[in-house]
Order: sequence, then structure tokens, then C-alpha cells
Amino acid sequence: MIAQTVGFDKDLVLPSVLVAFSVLVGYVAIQSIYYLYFHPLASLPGPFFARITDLYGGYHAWTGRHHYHLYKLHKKYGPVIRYGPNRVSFNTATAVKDIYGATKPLRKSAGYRALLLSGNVFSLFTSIDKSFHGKRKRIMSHGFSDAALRSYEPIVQERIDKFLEILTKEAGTDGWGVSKNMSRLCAGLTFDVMGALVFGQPFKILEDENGLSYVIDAIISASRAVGVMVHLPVFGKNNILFKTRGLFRLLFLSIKDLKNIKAFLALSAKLTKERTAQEAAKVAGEDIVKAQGVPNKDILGWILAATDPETGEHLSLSDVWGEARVLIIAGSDTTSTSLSGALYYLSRNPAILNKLRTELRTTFSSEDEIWPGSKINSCSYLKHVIEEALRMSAPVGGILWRETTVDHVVQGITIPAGTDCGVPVYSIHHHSDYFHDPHVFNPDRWDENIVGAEAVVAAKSAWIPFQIGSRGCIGRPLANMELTLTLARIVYSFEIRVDESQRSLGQADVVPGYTEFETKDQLTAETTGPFLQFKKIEV
Ligand code: HEM
Repeated sequence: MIAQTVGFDKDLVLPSVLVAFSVLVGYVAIQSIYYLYFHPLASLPGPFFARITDLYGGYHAWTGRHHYHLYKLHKKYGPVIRYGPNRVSFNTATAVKDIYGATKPLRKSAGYRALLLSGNVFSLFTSIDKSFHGKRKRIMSHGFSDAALRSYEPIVQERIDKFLEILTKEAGTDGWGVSKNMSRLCAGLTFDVMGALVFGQPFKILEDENGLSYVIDAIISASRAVGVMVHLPVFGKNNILFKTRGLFRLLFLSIKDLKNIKAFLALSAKLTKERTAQEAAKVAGEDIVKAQGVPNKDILGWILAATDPETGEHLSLSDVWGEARVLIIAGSDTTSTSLSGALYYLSRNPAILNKLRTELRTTFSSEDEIWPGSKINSCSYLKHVIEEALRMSAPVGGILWRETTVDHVVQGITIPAGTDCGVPVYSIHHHSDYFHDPHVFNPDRWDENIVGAEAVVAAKSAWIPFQIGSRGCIGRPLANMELTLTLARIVYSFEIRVDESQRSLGQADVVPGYTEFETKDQLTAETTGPFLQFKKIEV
């Protein structure tokens, strides 16, 4: 009797499906009409699908080429584009200030929440709430003070020594080493440096000693999903979808990737625990790190010892683990892309390479003299080469979304509260209003004596590889140290040549007639090459 009442009526299946489908289509149609004609951003230009769904941006993020795509869109539609129902991309230096300026009423977009690995444990990088971020920054900045940086110098130099040894390790009788994939080798260097600086011990990826090169692969594959989710704010805003983000990540990962990520999480948890226990055992007033033979201090050493000056709080173990993981990711991949990019451009521009070598050889009388300090700071051409490499192929080349917390004027347009805004880094770095011949690698564009003060001021206003404002990169001085020391020491001591058989690998031609170092954008970048050979210069 009961079975009959709730029985399954086959005749109702098709009509039910049709009704559900019609409701869905009707809902999408009404919502699209609203987005296209009645939404406060309706008058802004942009691709049709971008104006009605965030899936448009999500798809282009998935291709890894959305930074190049945004560049082309800005060329087509002008400086302001609607890049999602509730998202606006601006391509001007005024917008940089209006959006990222320290006092502006914007916070990181809800999309950043999708980056969280476990529950709601935010880190300095992933935090959205401004007061949480301020508190965390007060503690974290201890690890990036001038004193902290000085204590890192020998660690960085020791890893660079190892890196340079590898360049000509299997050199032939003519002195030229075998061809190296610089993306991979530079990643070995920067991950080792970050391992040593965060946990007090290098991963020794350069020596291939501890079998930890999977850390690089783990982070590259984890970044693929993150690079898409950060462009889908719904993952941060909708709690049900937020809980499914783990499943979404699976779409981007192979079994091997999953194993690598799991191993990296376990490794970073183990090293954080060990390092925290060491610090807890610290005898008052004694530097246990030195006492235990670990060279100098590391970032965890500084931040574990730090307290929030306003609240007196310390970080908990899970907070420290969260910060450690993010530091390894944020500090390695970015610096490695910058270094590979600079080597790509130097190896393809012999005149620029020679000019840089002349500067270094007239400043230093031997490679051993190349240390942080006033001498290296006086090498203005070295600085300009790095600035230019970061402009041409910025490691974070996409768009870093910020959400308006109140109605706010950007570039003269009132943007309603709750809208995501951003300036795509690749686009503004290649904007001809700020950079003459933007697709040409030209370090001289940063020299006032050559191009004039006005041109340099304009260029600086649009140069944002580290972002600006309170959410700008805390690791910038450390990245600068790594980049200047490594490049100066390579160029001082080695001849460099392109492996012609691999020249086109990792090379993009975004604009016909120009080639550049290709970055696959996934919040940070995935890169290949350049494939280079090195020969030690005879003294
Ligand atoms: C050339 C190398 C680097 C580049 C181009 C770079 C770029 C950036 C950018 C663009 C941001 C803003 C991200 C956003 O708004 O979502 C950022 C933030 C950050 N970076 Fe870097 N970075 C580099 C090196 C480093 C290093 C070496 C470290 C650490 C050791 C580091 C740690 C961080 C952290 C913790 C944040 C978050 C800061 C905050 O929100 O207060 N970065 N970086």
C-alpha cells in the first residue's frame, strides 16, 4: 500500500527534467539579462561571456595564458574592462594607486580563500581580513628586518657557491659545460635557499642528496588548481563550494602530483615541529641555533622569537606551519622565475651582457668580493637589468584581485562595494604609455641619464612585480639579495651561450615579431628553460 503511494512514476521523469531544465535556463537567462543591462557595471566594455560569468576568467586562468589574454583584451577594449559579472580590470598607473594604495578601502578578493589548505587557517599571504593581516605582519616582519637579512647572507652565498659549481661541472675540453635547463636549476637554488632560510637546513636539491626535488614538482602542480580558483570568487564566497575545493583541486592533479603534495605537507610539518621544539628548548639569552651548529638564524627563528608588540601574542604551531609552507612557495618559485628570466634576456642580448660584465669587473676585483653592501648597490646597470627582467616576464604576471569594501572611485569610475578590481601585471608592464617599445628588453629605460627623469618616473608608476601597498611583497629585499648576488656572480665569472638546439623552448611570441621568456601564469609562474651553457672565464 505504502509502496504504491510513493511509487516511481516513469511518465513523470521527462516532464520533471524538462521543468528543472527550463527553470535553470530561465534563471541563467534572467541573471544574464540583469548582468548585461541592469547591473551597476553594465556600461563597461568586455567580452560577452566575461560579463555574465566568472567561468570565462576561470577558463582563461586554466589555460595558463590569461595574463597574455588580458593584454590582448585591453588592446581591444581600452583601459577598463569588465572581466567578470562583478570584476573590473584596469590598465593604468592611476588605477594601480587607486586599487593597491595602502590606505584604499579594498581587501584581498574572496577568491584567496580558496587557497587555504586546511580549514580557515589564514597566513600573512592568504589573509583577507585587514586587522588579522596587520597583526600577522607585525610578527612576520621580524623575519625580514635588516638584521634578519644580514644573518641570511652567508646561507644564501653558500647555496650560490653550490649552484655555480654545477654550471660547469661536466665541462668538455673546450671549457663549456653541458646545456642546463635554467628554470629547473634556478628552482633548485631558490628552493634550497628557502629551505635553509625557513627551516635552518637546505633541502639540498642542488646536490640531489635528499631526494627532495619532488618539492618543486609538488608546488608547481598545487599551484595549477590555485591559479584557477583564485579567479573563481564563488569558491571563497559560497561555503558549500568552499568545502568542495579539495575535490576541485583533484581535477588538476595526477596520482604522482598528489603523492608529491602529501609528501611536501608532511615534510614541512615535520621540519616546523622540529624547528619549533628547538626554539622552545632555547636557554634564556643563548642563541640555540648557533649552539647547535646550524649556521646563523633562519626565518622561523626570528618569527618564533617575535611577539606582537600590541598584544604580546606568539604564533601557534599550526600558524607557524601555515606560514612556513607559504614562505617556501611564495619565496622560491617567484625568485626562480626572475632569475631564469634575467638569464634568458642576458643570453639573447650579448651587448647588454657585456655592458653588465664591464660594470661588475670595474666594481669588483674578484668574485669573492661580491657580497651585499655599498659596492653591489652602486652597480646601477645590474639593478636595471633585474628591473627590466621583472618587467618583461613578471613572475606574478596575472591580475591580483582586490574587493572594494565601500563604493570607491577607481580611475574616475565609481565602483560599487563588493566588486573585485585589479590591474593585470603583464598588461601594464607592456603598456606603451609607460614603456617605449614595451616588448624590447632594454635596461637603459631605467636610467635617468639616458631616457630622462620623466620617463623613469612614468615607468616606475607602472612597475608592479612585487605589488605595492600593505599587501605588497614582504620578501622583496630578500629576493633582491638573491637576484643581485646570483646574477652578479654568474656574469662576473662565466661566459654564457644559448643551446641553439633548444632555443625555442620556453619562448613566447605574444606580439608578432618579438619573442620573450614565457611564463605560464598560475598565480605564480610555471616556466621552461632557457637552455644555456656556461664557461668559466679565465682570470
Ligand atoms: C622576485 C621574487 C618575488 C616576487 C616577484 C614576488 C611577488 C609578490 C607579489 C606580487 C605579492 C602580492 C601577492 C598578492 O597580492 O596576492 C607578494 C606577496 C608576498 N610575498 Fe613575494 N615575491 C617574490 C619573492 C618573495 C620572497 C623571497 C618571499 C619570502 C621569503 C616572499 C613572500 C611573500 C609573502 C609572505 C607575501 C604576502 C605579503 C602580505 O600579504 O603581506 N616573496 N610577492
